Amino acid sequence: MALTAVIRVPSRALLRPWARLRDAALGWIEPAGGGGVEVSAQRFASQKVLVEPDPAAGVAVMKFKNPPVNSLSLELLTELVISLEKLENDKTVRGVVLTSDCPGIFSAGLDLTEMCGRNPAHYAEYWKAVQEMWLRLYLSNLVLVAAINGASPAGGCLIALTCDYRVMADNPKYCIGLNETLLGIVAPFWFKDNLVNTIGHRASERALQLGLLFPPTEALQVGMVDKVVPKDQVQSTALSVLAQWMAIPDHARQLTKNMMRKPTADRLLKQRDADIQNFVSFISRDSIQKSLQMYLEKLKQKKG
Ligand SMILES: CCCCCCCC/C=C\C=C\CC(=O)SCCNC(=O)CCNC(=O)[C@H](O)C(C)(C)COP(=O)(O)OP(=O)(O)OC[C@H]1O[C@@H](n2cnc3c(N)ncnc32)[C@H](O)[C@@H]1OP(=O)(O)O
Repeated sequence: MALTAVIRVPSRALLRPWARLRDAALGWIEPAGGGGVEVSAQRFASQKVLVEPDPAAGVAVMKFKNPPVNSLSLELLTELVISLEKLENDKTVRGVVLTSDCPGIFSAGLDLTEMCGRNPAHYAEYWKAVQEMWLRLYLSNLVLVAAINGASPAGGCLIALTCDYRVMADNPKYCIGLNETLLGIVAPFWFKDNLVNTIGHRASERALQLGLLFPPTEALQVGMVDKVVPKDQVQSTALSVLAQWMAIPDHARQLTKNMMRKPTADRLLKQRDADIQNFVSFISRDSIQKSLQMYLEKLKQKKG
């Protein structure tokens, strides 16, 4: 990856403690005596989220890299939010393409191992990170375009739904949708709200109850994605779309985006703690744990 951009990072001594954790997560190293440090964008490539900035174009490509299936582990979610925050604060970047570095998979959704056999404190921490990811993406001031280059179930679909535009590869094996009911679980209300805002109420009702996973052409028909192109054109198409959206003055576009999305985000913001409590008590139920265990087993047996 050839990256040349230079980013100025203040001395760690001046940062709050969480920022030190962030630096560690991103692998930034401050030289001894440090009074601020210049880091190359290559350092910006953390372990599970790769960010490739193109300052001349004012865009960046963010790639999820959590093999084999880009499941949304706590670590990946944390890195995603940190990377996004960094891009939001970078005046040279106005738009981002979200895509995957794992062949054939955009994201397998929430990491089932984070929701199985753990304790309530872990579930609460995990759910807070999922909420944070959604809120940051959904309310981002940047233009976000999803380049869906593989399967995109559940939480993977949610990430795509937060974007302003979705381009999907035309491989019929790649499916996208909120399939939670197939796992014996329920899509949270804010997943549902995001879907309804994208494809409408009736289509969402059907898709959510049946846990539908749509192949690309059907996803296009129902409005879950905006464009289907051959796999090798997904990223270039996403970048072209980004350029079109970036032709609109930022302030007007951002205010409009906020006007459209804020009421939906506010529904969660007003009850974040209650939503965490609901999740913890729901996921801790024996019956739900059994369903998730069985689903994981089925995924593993599929291979053998
Ligand atoms: C009363 C109201 C209360 C409301 C409370 C709200 C509660 C909501 C709770 C949760 C919401 C969850 C949303 C989610 O995102 S759940 C995750 C849903 N994801 C899926 O269903 C996708 C499952 N995976 C697949 O379908 C496939 O893996 C696929 C992505 C299509 C890739 O297929 P393939 O390439 O063939 O890879 P494998 O299936 O062989 O998988 C490789 C290994 O990866 C493991 N794996 C797969 N998915 C996950 C995952 N999501 N989390 C963790 N691990 C995953 C799989 O087991 C294989 O592991 P191993 O190599 O050890 O066998």
